[in-house]
Amino acid sequence: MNTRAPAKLALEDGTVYTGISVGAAGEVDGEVVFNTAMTGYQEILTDPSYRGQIVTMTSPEIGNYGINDDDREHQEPRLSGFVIRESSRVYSNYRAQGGLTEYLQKHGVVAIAEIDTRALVRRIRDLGAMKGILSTTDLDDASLVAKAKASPGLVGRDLVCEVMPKSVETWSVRLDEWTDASTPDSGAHIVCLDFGMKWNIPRHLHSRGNRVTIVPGSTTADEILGMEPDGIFLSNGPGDPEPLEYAQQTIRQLIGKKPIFGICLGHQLLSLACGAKAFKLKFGHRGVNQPVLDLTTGKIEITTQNHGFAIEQSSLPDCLEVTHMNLNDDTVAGVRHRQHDAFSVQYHPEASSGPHDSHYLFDRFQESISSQPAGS
Ligand SMILES: NC(=O)CC[C@H](N)C(=O)O
Repeated sequence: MNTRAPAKLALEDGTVYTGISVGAAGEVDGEVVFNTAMTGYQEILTDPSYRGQIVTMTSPEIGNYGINDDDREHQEPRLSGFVIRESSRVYSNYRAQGGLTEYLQKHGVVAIAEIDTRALVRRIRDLGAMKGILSTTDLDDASLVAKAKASPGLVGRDLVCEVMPKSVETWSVRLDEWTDASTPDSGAHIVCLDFGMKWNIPRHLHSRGNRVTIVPGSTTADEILGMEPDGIFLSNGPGDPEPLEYAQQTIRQLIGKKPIFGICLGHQLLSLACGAKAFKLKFGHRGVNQPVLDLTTGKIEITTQNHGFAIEQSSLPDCLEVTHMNLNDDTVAGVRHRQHDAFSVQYHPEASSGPHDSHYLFDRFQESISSQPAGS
């Protein structure tokens, strides 16, 4: 394939950026967002929460440590498109098994490089996340802008149904040798409600000695309780939490039955299930240096985040208490149920930006599982 083939990114506000294709040929639409991490492009490409989004990396050179099989957060890339300033001409890392551009091409990811990503990010910051279209096949500006405007966007859509698993699976992979605590079996059974779960979450849960079962996000409360879990995990996932009423209903029925822990979309769904409201952030939080205050301990942790929606603090019902705050913009970063064993965070403790700052949340979940009365 000619890696110098032209590509264009058009926004719904009429802006068009011209660059070169560094991925598959084709055309995709999506919400154009940005991530400020310097590393982690492989985790970003494979995080199912990016479904429906065209992700721009603010770091100017991407691809320099290649791609490997171990750092995947899912089998395949699930995002709509990828935007970078420059694709590294070489990759160098002892764990690398291939290069970024060949990976993008092989997996059908439409990607553009050599555009002014700083100008694009400033526009998104000023005007908010926008619908856009990324194409190597149609290079007509007016046509592209019209398609960007006509694209569905992600508000009000159920994108979870596009990325959740179809069947029940048992998870058997632990964290790698750098991070694995190698805890002996706890004997506990955790059922994960998968809305597009990042794989480092079940790696963490299994490394703590738990038996981990993954079920589709559409599984009912009765089916979940029938599996006799000791704890229930609510995963991250793509898009708007409001239309996912089936998941909110299930969670409502599970609260108080078994300890619950939710991450990101799981946090939003737990909050909505209790009666809170979500709102759309102007351009979201996506990166690896978001400071969060744990109100329980007074400690500040450096967190990995990827979300475009958040829970409205003023909408929280009496049964929910705020446990964590995002210090960049004072949005809610975590909640806990006042009467029942259920808590959640808006960020990603399974990731390692801190690098270990947020792993204690898995320990809190483990403690709430092991402190259940026997036979409950
Ligand atoms: N990573 C996630 O789970 C994202 C949650 C939700 N889709 C949002 O954008 O806010």
